[in-house]
Amino acid sequence: MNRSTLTVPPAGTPQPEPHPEASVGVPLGPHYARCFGCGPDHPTGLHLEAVSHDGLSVHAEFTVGDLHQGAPGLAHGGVLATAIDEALGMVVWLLRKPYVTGRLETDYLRPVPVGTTLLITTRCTGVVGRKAYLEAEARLDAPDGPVAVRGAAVFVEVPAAHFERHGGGAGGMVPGREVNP
Ligand SMILES: CCCCCCCCCCCCCC(=O)SCCNC(=O)CCNC(=O)[C@H](O)C(C)(C)COP(=O)(O)OP(=O)(O)OC[C@H]1O[C@@H](n2cnc3c(N)ncnc32)[C@H](O)[C@@H]1OP(=O)(O)O
Repeated sequence: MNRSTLTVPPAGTPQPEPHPEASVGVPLGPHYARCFGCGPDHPTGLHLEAVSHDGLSVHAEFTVGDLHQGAPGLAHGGVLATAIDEALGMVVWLLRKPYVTGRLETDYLRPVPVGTTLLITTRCTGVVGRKAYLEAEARLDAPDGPVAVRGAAVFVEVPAAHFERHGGGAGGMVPGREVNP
C-alpha cells in the first residue's frame, strides 16, 4: 500500500507480547454498547463482530447495508475507514491499555457493494513508548477473497482520564456510557 513512514515501526522494533489477560478464541464483544463501530445498541452503526486467536491480531466482520452507502449501491469510503479504525481499536483493546487513533491511512483497492461482508484482519506490528503501530486488510466475502481496503495506523496510549476529560465519562461514570472491561 501507499504507506507513510509514520505508520511503520522503527527498524528493530520487536513484536509485542500478547497481554496475559487478552481475550483469545472468544467473541471480543463491544467496548461500548453505543459505539458506532461495534455497539449492538447503535441504531445505524456497523455492528462489527470480532475474535482474536493470538492476542495481537483480530478477525472482524462487517456487512455493508443500505445505511452505509456513498454512491448508490456502494459503501461510503468513510464508513469503510471507520470499520478499519474500529477493528484496529480492537487490537489495542487486547493490550489492555486505553489508546486512541492518532493517524489512520487507507488505500481503497476495490468498490464494496451493499450486501458484501467485509472480512477485516488487523494486527499490531510494534509498540514503542505510547505508540502502537498497526496494519489492516479487508477482503470481500471470504478469508481469501479479493482485498478491497488496506489500512495502517498509529494509535497513541492515553490515560483513562482522557475519556472522562473530553467525553464526559468512562468506565460507567456516566449512565449509558459504560465501557466493557
Ligand atoms: C477507561 C478506558 C476507556 C477506554 C475506551 C476505549 C475506546 C476505544 C475506542 C475505539 C474507537 C476507534 C478508535 C477511535 O476512533 S479513537 C477517536 C479518534 N481519535 C482521537 O480522538 C484522538 C485525538 N487526538 C488526541 O487526543 C491527541 O492528539 C493524541 C492523544 C493522539 C496525542 O496527544 P498527546 O499530547 O497525548 O501526545 P503527543 O502529541 O505528546 O504524542 C505522543 C506520541 O505520539 C505521536 N503522535 C501523536 N499524534 C500522532 C499522529 N497523528 N501520527 C503519528 N504519531 C503521532 C507523537 O509523535 C509522540 O511520539 P513520540 O514523540 O513519543 O515518539
